[in-house]
Amino acid sequence: MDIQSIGIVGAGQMGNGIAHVMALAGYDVLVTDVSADALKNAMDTIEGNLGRQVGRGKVSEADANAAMARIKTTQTLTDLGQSDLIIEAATERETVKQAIFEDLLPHLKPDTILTSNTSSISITRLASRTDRPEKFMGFHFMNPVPVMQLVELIRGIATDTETYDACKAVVDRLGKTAASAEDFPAFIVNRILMPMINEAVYTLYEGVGSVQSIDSSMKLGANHPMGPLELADFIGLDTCLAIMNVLHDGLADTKYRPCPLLTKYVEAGWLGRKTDRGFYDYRGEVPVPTR
Ligand SMILES: CC(=O)CC(=O)SCCNC(=O)CCNC(=O)[C@H](O)C(C)(C)COP(=O)(O)OP(=O)(O)OC[C@H]1O[C@@H](n2cnc3c(N)ncnc32)[C@H](O)[C@@H]1OP(=O)(O)O
Ligand SMILES: NC(=O)C1=CN([C@@H]2O[C@H](COP(=O)(O)OP(=O)(O)OC[C@H]3O[C@@H](n4cnc5c(N)ncnc54)[C@H](OP(=O)(O)O)[C@@H]3O)[C@@H](O)[C@H]2O)C=CC1
Repeated sequence: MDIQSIGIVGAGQMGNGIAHVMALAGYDVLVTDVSADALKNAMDTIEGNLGRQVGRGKVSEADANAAMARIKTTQTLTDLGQSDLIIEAATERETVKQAIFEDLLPHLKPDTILTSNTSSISITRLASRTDRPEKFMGFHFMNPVPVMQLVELIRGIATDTETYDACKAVVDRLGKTAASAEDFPAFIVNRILMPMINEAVYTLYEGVGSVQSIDSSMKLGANHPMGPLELADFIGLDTCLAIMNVLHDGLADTKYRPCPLLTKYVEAGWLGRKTDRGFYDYRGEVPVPTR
């Protein structure tokens, strides 16, 4: 199937990054969100990130302007019905995602491919509640989308080869690299990355190190570009906790139990960068550790 138009559900940090790279690659993009503010912030963020790429000579001004012109927004989910490919990038909660697909289904073209950018939730289960499990798969970008090279492609039990190939062709056109992952909780990247982040939170919880010493240790001692707590704030602590819960429930192994301190931060609404406070407080000039 030849994909020309992309519908993106959710205009948060992932939705805006996906819109950015899709538009730069020449696709027509329609982004929807329940929040008008999120749509406005997404367009501002994309403009800012494209501007930075122009400033650094990575993208020409003409290409950046053309990309901006290809992105439209709507608060009406069903406007996405005419898109060739839908990428759902709303909050990491299964009931939210199910409701989105349920509302979209009656408005879709018969051959529209449905995908989710979920970090962890079963693709097979999401697909089974739609009318097209063979045309449903996981399309998992990494954050920040304009920078990270990888896209995990996850086939559900029923996904057909034509759908996989069409999504792989999109990843190729983006100039990114696809990794194929089987549909088990949190797939590949988060199966490995999130227990490390959770262990960093346990290391903090048990007083083995402070926020600063844990992050410095992993940056300087293991050459990670960001410390695990800084990275958790960057991803969003709600998303990190949701992924740990999917691992814990889906694999039924106590080694995946979320750290109570991670739960406490989420309960406080300290979700990381997106709420200006998490393991660091971002409200001042420089981030200040909160423990
Ligand atoms: C949770 C999930 O389901 C899966 C996930 O995504 S897990 C998270 C995966 N992501 C990571 O692990 C990110 C780890 N961190 C990094 O790789 C780096 O810190 C980073 C790329 C984010 C920033 O790199 P840095 O060297 O510290 O900063 P900086 O020099 O400012 O940025 C490097 C480049 O990225 C760009 N960039 C940085 N942040 C960006 C953003 N949010 N959006 C767009 N571009 C961005 C910069 O413009 C710069 O571009 P050029 O190379 O073209 O000049
Ligand atoms: N953060 C990361 O590093 C990564 C996240 N992901 C996945 O991408 C998805 C999005 O994550 P992320 O962008 O970080 O999350 P954000 O919280 O930044 O954004 C989610 C957006 O979805 C909106 N939303 C919630 N419900 C609906 C709905 N019913 N219809 C339309 N929009 C809705 C939210 O609006 P409101 O705020 O008003 O509720 C918010 O704007 C998740 O599945 C996550 O697991 C994948 C890779 C990396």
